Amino acid sequence: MGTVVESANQGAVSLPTNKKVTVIFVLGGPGSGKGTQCTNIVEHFGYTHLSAGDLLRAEIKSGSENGTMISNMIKEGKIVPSEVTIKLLQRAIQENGNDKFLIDGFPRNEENRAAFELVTGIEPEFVLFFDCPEAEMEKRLLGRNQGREDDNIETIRKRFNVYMESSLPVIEYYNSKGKVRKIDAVKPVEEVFEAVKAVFTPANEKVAA
Ligand SMILES: Nc1ncnc2c1ncn2[C@@H]1O[C@H](COP(=O)(O)OP(=O)(O)OP(=O)(O)O)[C@@H](O)[C@H]1O
Ligand SMILES: Nc1ccn([C@@H]2O[C@H](COP(=O)(O)O)[C@@H](O)[C@H]2O)c(=O)n1
Repeated sequence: MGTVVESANQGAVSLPTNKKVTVIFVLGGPGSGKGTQCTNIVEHFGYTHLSAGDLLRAEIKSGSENGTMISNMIKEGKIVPSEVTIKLLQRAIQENGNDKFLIDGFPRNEENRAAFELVTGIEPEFVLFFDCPEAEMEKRLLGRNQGREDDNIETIRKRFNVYMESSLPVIEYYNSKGKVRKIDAVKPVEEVFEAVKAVFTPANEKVAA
């Protein structure tokens, strides 16, 4: 089931009339493995991966007028105002020929969630939730080694607080609507992907073990 997104582009980036898109939100704590598994899903199931964090980091690099503000928010583990992130997501959807998207790391709070729905008219097909204990996430982030300014213990703790206070309630909201597909993300990458595959494979295509 797709969603028509012709309706509500209120002054932001217009989406092509009648473009129907399927959106899956990919949520979970920092370092739970969202990006890693999105890469696998893209390869196997033909989705386009849009990471809100990557789009914000690219916006900083582009020399945008919002760059300094975004950079400061990321260093503090804070959530960037929704209108900024939503414009980037809308543009990425518009510019892409695909019609099915994994939106990774968004919505991060209630404001993100409500504003995205209002502006785009898009409701997610479902929410893929990577559930991982904090100690494991901390270990992974400290070992990630990608030069990210927010992968230091001070910012990691702030990101965990924001996750608990602002992002978990969004997951609970979608859970109350029956939309959450929860994955045990503490296992090795390959085992986590087996669980992910089961979510994406239609019931009539599943082979009995
Ligand atoms: N199942 C796993 N077991 C062990 N390490 C993993 C697993 N999944 C991912 N990793 C590693 O943990 C680190 C964080 O993974 P990844 O970047 O996918 O997380 P993320 O949820 O996208 O993080 P963030 O929200 O901070 O962007 C990476 O170095 C990745 O290689
Ligand atoms: N919806 C979002 C997503 C991310 N941010 C900011 O980017 C940081 C890194 O995000 P990752 O998903 O790549 O870990 C995050 O800590 C926020 O500062 C945001 O503001 N809004």
